Amino acid sequence: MRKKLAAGNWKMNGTGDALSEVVQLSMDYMTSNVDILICPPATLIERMGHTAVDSAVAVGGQDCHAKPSGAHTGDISAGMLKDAGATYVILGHSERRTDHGETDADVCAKTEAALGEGLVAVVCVGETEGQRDAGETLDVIGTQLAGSLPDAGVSGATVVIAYEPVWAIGTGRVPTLEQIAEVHDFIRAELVKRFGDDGQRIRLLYGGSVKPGNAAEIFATSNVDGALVGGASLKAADFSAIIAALEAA
Ligand SMILES: O=C(CO)COP(=O)(O)O
Repeated sequence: MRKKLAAGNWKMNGTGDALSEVVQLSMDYMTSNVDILICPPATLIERMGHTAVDSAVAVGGQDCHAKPSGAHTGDISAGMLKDAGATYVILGHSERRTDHGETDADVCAKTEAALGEGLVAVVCVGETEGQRDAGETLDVIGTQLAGSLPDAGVSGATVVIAYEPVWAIGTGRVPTLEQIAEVHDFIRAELVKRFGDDGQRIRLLYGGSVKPGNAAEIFATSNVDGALVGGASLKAADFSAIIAALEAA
């Protein structure tokens, strides 16, 4: 049985004022059967880590470096995230792959670093619109999945996969439920092929324009164990409604 996960990716948004909303969320969902994760900008991780201590809300980073320390101006290591109170880290988000040229090999190295520090890695995969139109979606996802995950240390307790079609991020466009099911079933099969029973236990999140209005039907879709939410996670009311939909699913 996979525990559901509602994850918020704040991207480059949010200031200290947003912390009070997280506290509210944690009080509302103290007894929930849903894991809740917020990945704020790096500047807020330490404060949020303290705020969310003993609450139902976990804190995560949005990226980490593959190395533990060194001359890498502007970067943050997995150990630093952990030191600040993070227990998760998002890796290989399409915005990192596009803005910073991250390859599957880079994502794999970062995943190894995260697992080495005991952080849960939320590894993102997803096709562009051009790739979908060309009928390449499953090939692209399969290649990203194979290249972004290391051979060792991957289990339901250490890794989460987020399927985020690039064309659905921040656009208000969402794949059909059939398209989501096709990709999630494919990811599940690939994980089981490579990791056996552990592949059954890895949680699969859908991400891309998840809103209160479409959350319930997405959560009822095959092999969807939760969501990685961008814009709607910045509004406590919307994120709460998404969590409630996941609880009810
Ligand atoms: O990229 C996303 C989460 O990582 C999704 O963003 P939106 O929910 O804003 O489309």
